Amino acid sequence: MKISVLGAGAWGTALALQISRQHQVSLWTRNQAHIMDMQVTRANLQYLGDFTFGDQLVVEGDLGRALEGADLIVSVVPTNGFRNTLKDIKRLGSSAPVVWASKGLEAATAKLPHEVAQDELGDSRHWGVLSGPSFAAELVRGLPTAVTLAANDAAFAARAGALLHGGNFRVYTSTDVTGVSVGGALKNVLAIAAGISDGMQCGNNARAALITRGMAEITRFGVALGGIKDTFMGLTGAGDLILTCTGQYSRNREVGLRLANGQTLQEILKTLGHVAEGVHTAREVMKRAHSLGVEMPITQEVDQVLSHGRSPRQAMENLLNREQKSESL
Ligand SMILES: NC(=O)C1=CN([C@@H]2O[C@H](COP(=O)(O)OP(=O)(O)OC[C@H]3O[C@@H](n4cnc5c(N)ncnc54)[C@H](O)[C@@H]3O)[C@@H](O)[C@H]2O)C=CC1
Ligand SMILES: O=C(CO)COP(=O)(O)O
Repeated sequence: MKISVLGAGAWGTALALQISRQHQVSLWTRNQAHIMDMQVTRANLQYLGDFTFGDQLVVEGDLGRALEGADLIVSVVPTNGFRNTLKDIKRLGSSAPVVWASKGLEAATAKLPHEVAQDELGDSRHWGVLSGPSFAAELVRGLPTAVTLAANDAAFAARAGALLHGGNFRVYTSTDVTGVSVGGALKNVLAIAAGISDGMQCGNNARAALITRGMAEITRFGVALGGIKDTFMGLTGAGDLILTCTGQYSRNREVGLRLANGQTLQEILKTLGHVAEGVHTAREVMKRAHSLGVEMPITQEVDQVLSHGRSPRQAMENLLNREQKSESL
């Protein structure tokens, strides 16, 4: 089988390395200097570190050639590049099924990646989302990792999942595309909240409270969009939320830590070196939450800190001063 991986950041490259243990992989990214660097070093030193590419992994500078003969396309560009990536795939005439790993809401439209896929691909081919608790830095070291591949078509989810599954990488399947997409996107916002709390030395109790009350608001939002409640207790919900809110590799959590330590968002984004999807996603989630009539108090405070100049301390106080209520509401 030939699998094309589009996007050579940390996650695209870790996935490409993993998949190339079982299949031919062509890895493409839009930056030609980065392509040349990877072709020479046979590693992705800029985004992932010194992990050598095997013979089954070809770094391809031409997108048309990367897609030629692909049995499956795996798109791992940030959410804001996903629509154009799909447009390019269509323009170049590839009809292979598409699986993506982007975790966010598209800036300005507030759409989830599967809604972007619906816009661009419709029902003209199979597509699905790969998500779950999976730091690139751990998968690339061959550490055990379990994720979920969700697609509307259960048979396609099973086929694509079986292609990627193997060794240290367990791929479960699901048909709840909405639930899986919501969990992956919104945990990034909650990770910023957890980072802020940890950066303010608020303690373990506060982090656990943010994770569980975060779960409650992610579930409310996801169910309002048609996701299945149980999905939010699974790998792509609770699993990824716990990982990202506690793990030392999370870029979103790092944004929160640095905000709490007094850095400006501009300074942080200039030096982070990677995408932190929660930053623009917080704003987009709030737009949709308003139109759905769903209460998202933690996301709202994160959005206020990121985009409206609220201090982390004020945001924490606002959450603590909310009215007392039943836990189930
Ligand atoms: N890093 C991780 O452990 C995981 C990341 N993800 C998700 O995968 C996606 C990619 O993340 P990473 O690879 O970690 O990011 P990264 O920041 O390490 O690399 C981003 C890559 O995308 C390229 N890029 C940036 N903007 C683009 C655009 N508009 N169009 C096309 N390419 C563009 C960059 O040149 C770079 O190659 C994100 O949505 C992220 O949430 C999912 C699971 C794990
Ligand atoms: O999605 C991730 C792990 O599943 C990575 O999270 P960060 O983007 O916060 O590093």
